[in-house]
Amino acid sequence: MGFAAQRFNVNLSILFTELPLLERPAAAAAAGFGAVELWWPWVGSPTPERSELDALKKAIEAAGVRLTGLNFYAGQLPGPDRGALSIPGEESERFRANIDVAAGFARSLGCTALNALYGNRVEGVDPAEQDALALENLTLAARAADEIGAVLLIEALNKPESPRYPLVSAPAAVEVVDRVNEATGLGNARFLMDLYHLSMNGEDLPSVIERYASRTGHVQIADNPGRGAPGTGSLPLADLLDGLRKAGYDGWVGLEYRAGDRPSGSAFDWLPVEQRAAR
Ligand SMILES: O=C(O)C(=O)CO
Repeated sequence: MGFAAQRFNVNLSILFTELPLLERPAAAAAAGFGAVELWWPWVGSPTPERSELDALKKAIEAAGVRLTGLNFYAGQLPGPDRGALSIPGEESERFRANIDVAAGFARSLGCTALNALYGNRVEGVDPAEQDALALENLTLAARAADEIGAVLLIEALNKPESPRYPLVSAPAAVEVVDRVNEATGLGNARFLMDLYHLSMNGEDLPSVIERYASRTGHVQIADNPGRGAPGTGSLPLADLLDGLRKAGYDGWVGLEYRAGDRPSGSAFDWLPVEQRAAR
């Protein structure tokens, strides 16, 4: 099966970033893709002007691509932050203010997956206090996602690059997924299985796949080392995606890798054009 059996979408917050935001959807379409995903695009603003939301919606629609995933506001990302929802005070408030805006934007484009990054540990704050706040905020986010028919994704990052992020293993993220589902009774919280982050953590990927594929709502890939395109590192990504398929995962696979020195449009030679057009 290899890559042929998957539905791929392009992450426009890491690929095509040499272009202004509003030009990226068309660039993805020109490279043959039918679907895209985004981190929250307005890094400094959880509640951007209506005109900014409308302009991005128009750019996505005009490009003829589908938005299949969107991150909630997550602070300065990429940057020092890794989410806002477990940070007491202003950041938590900003996350809350963003929930309906992000869900509304997702709904307006038929996007049914919202990713909520947990946030870093804060020096001097009790981790238990941060976890209690996180559960409250994730509960609100799960309800908002449910109202638009979406899943709420919870992602494990990697410890070397995110040393203060507490969810740095598949079991740690899945435990939060379970807690949110218990709190809401909705069952729409799902694991975001990012194979790059998990491999950076030294996890046994085939066994993570076997164990958690059924609770996975989205998959992201990059090769390791280097966070580049498949084939630039040593991860057996075709085999791993085969394993996911066999384990019953049939959702989207997000291409969340860096193009390196070349233009993003030339970073897809590993994927035949006819396998890029899923929508
Ligand atoms: O920050 C990252 O690396 C992410 O994967 C965010 O979704």
